[in-house]
Amino acid sequence: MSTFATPPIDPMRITFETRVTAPMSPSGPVLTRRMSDLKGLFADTSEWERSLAEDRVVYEVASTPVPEIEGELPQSITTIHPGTVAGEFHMTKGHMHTRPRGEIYLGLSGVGGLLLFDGNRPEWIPMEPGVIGYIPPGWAHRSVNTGDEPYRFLAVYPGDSGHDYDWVLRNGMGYRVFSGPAGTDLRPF
Ligand SMILES: O=P(O)(O)OC[C@H]1O[C@](O)(CO)[C@@H](O)[C@@H]1O
Repeated sequence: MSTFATPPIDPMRITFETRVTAPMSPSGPVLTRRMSDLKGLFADTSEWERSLAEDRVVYEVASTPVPEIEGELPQSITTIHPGTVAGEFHMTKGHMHTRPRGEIYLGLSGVGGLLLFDGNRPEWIPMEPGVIGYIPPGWAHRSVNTGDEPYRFLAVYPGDSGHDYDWVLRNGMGYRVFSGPAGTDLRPF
């Protein structure tokens, strides 16, 4: 017989549309991040400030009702809308887990990339439907839409991972990801 520190979550069947922004079913919290939520992250601060007049949605994170607590494995689908700020692709804020926890991403639609940084070495994993990106413990991670349609991916992570956003503001992410003449252009941070 299992014992639980919190009320147990029942096994569940979760459905979602792979190509459109729609809630998962059953659905949990939905997070919407606009340009104004991405302060201090894009290289061209003036262009970022100009974008605030419109304050467009950059990405949305739709979660299932699995709580972010030890032992659970929450899931979410992130949709990053296409676009750039002075050539720098739309991206998530990026964070380091506050505990040494890994995470798995699965590309669902569109194209993008998973940028990882351990404080010394950046890594870039190109993502597309059918690609699994593995984030080992101790690597900050950010997702980037490098295409011209929404980029969507599933994330599965230990519920007690935690999100440290200040780490990224202090340390950067190793690379910045720009749209270049030959496609994706990774520039030193
Ligand atoms: O927390 P950020 O950096 O805004 O990005 C959201 C990402 O974090 C997660 O919530 C969990 O790592 C992902 O589902 C999502 O892509």
